[in-house]
This record gives sequence, structure tokens and C-alpha cells, in this order.
Amino acid sequence: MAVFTEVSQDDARDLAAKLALGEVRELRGIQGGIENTNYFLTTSTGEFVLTLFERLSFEQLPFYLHLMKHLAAHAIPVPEPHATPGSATADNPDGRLLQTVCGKPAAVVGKLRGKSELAPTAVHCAAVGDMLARMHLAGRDYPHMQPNLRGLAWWNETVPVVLEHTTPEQSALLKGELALQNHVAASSAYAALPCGPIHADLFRDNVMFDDGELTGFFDFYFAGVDTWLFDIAVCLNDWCIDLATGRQDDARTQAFLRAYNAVRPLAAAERQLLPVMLRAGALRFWISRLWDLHLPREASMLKAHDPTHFERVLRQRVAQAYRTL
Ligand SMILES: Nc1ncnc2c1ncn2[C@@H]1O[C@H](COP(=O)(O)OP(=O)(O)O)[C@@H](O)[C@H]1O
Ligand SMILES: N[C@@H](CCOP(=O)(O)O)C(=O)O
Repeated sequence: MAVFTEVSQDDARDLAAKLALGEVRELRGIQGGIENTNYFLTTSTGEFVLTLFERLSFEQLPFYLHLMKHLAAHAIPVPEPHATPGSATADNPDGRLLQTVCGKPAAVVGKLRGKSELAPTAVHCAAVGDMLARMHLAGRDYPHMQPNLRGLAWWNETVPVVLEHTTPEQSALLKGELALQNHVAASSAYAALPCGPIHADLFRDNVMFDDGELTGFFDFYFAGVDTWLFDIAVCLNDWCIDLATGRQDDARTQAFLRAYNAVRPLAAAERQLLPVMLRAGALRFWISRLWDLHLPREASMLKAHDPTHFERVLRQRVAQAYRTL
């Protein structure tokens, strides 16, 4: 369970009162997740998720919380953050969404129905592709800007730190792929890629399904403004591969891309750069998993994800790119 900060019943009662959520019935630490402290909060008015942000600052958080509000208002199924009653102003029509609990930035959002689909079929992948395209379009008029904080600049900073913990073969692959991504990012094809707010971490465990129906995307706290293609690549690398080998599953990949394309057709530059973006998506999570494993934080029962999984995915994507050349 990733509970970095213990929240008391008194803290929960104070927060529920402040947000007019009613009487607290239950507060339960959530298993899973590796970034933040999460609790299920049940009150007399409903079920919510309380998140205490362990890395993001008070200044960074409004981007994510207002993005969730914006997407919800555009009929994208995402958890809606709760505002302090009466805090809306002409400048800030969403009201105050960010709270302080145990001295940390915190938010209360609605609890989504259902559970994650960890062994998705082509039908699940199509549902995610369709909704991702809708989400990208819905984000076009989102007025706030914050870059993807786990984008290229972070990879450039973090690779030298994790290289101390890798074998010579792994180091060579990391350095080579990083050089490639820096080169691609400077290209005219890359500059032509459409951008907007992206989720950037839309793995199987960040989507809910209930009885086959997609009930929501959640965990927007790695979101940022970046290329839409990066979001697609992150999804394809998690939803549409064989998990044991990291190999692409063609049926699920086609189902995802067809559904996405039916809502928002991919641009020529996106088709051209998809193979290299799949490598970028794998590199991103290989780096962060190495970083989380070798530079861990204190948390009750925090279980780091396995970095070698994304090394395998990356090697498959490299081999695949050579096959398609
Ligand atoms: N809005 C939500 N509705 C329902 N369950 C949620 C919601 N937010 C989080 N959860 C549950 O909490 C778990 C951990 O949340 P997650 O956001 O992935 O953690 P982290 O912030 O550490 O990445 C999820 O796997 C899910 O079971
Ligand atoms: N999805 C990422 C890391 C973030 O994990 P989460 O469970 O907190 O969303 C990975 O798998 O490496």
C-alpha cells in the first residue's frame, strides 16, 4: 500500500466538514499506486478518494485539478475534484480545489465505479483508444499550460543518475536511445506533431471498467502539455503488448489505433514518428522505474515496479523499428 503519510480520523473529519461532504463513515488506505498517498473516504453523502501529493507542489497542482474539471465538463469520464463551497470567483470559476492535509497539498475527487482491466481484449483497447482521442480533443481549449514534467528534460537529468545502477549493455542502450530522442525532438517532423494536455501515464491500472463499460480515466498527476502521439505510445506499450515478452499484440494495437483514428485521424507526421515514439514511451518508464527502484522513498508497503519489463519493451520496439525500415 502506498501510504506515505498517515491521515487521522480527525484530519478526515475536518476535511469532510470543510468540503461539506457530510459525516465520515470510513477512511481506508488504498493498496496500489506508487506516487501519492491515497485513501478511500466514505461519508454520509458518497464515496470519494483523498489524495495527498507527495512530490507535486501547491504551485503545480492547480494544472491537474482544473484539467480534470475541464475534462469532466466536456463529458470525459474522469474523477471530479471537489471545491471548497463558496470559493468560486469570476477569475476561478472552479473554486478552490486544492486543500492542505498534514501539511501536504491534497484533493478529494469522486470515486469511479468498477475496476481496472489488467488483461484487456481488443474491445477494451478500442474503448481506450476512442476515449483517449475524445480526451485529446476536449483538451484543446484548456487554457492552462504546464509541460510534461517527466518529459525529455527529465530523462536527460535522470539517465546520468540511474546509469550508476545499470550494466554496461543497459547503459549503452539508455544512452543511445536518449541521444536518438534528443535528435528526434529537434526535427521538423517532431515540430509538426499536434500537442495539448495529455495524461502521459494511461496504463491499465489508471482506467476503470464496469461490466465492460469504460467508466473513467484517473490518476492525472503525470499529465502535462506534450504531443498527443506520446500519449498514444504510452497506451500502446501497456495495453497492446504481450506482457511476458514485451512484444506488440497486433490485434489489440489495430483495435486501439482504429478506434482512436475514427475520432481523430492521425496526422502524417504522427504516422511517421509512431515507431520512434513507441521507443520514447518505453524509455520514459524504464528510466522512472530504475529511478524509483534505486532511489526509493519511505512508504508503508511500497512496491516498486520492475524496470526490466520496460527494458524488454524497449528492445522489442527497437527491433520492430528496424524491421519496418
Ligand atoms: N478516483 C478513483 N476512483 C476509484 N479508485 C481510485 C481512484 N483514484 C485512485 N483509485 C484507486 O487507488 C489506486 C491507486 O491510485 P493511483 O492514482 O494509481 O496512485 P498514485 O497516485 O500513487 O499513482 C488505484 O489503483 C485505484 O484502485
Ligand atoms: N505507471 C507507471 C508509474 C506510475 O504508477 P501508478 O501505479 O502510480 O500509476 C509505471 O508502471 O511505471
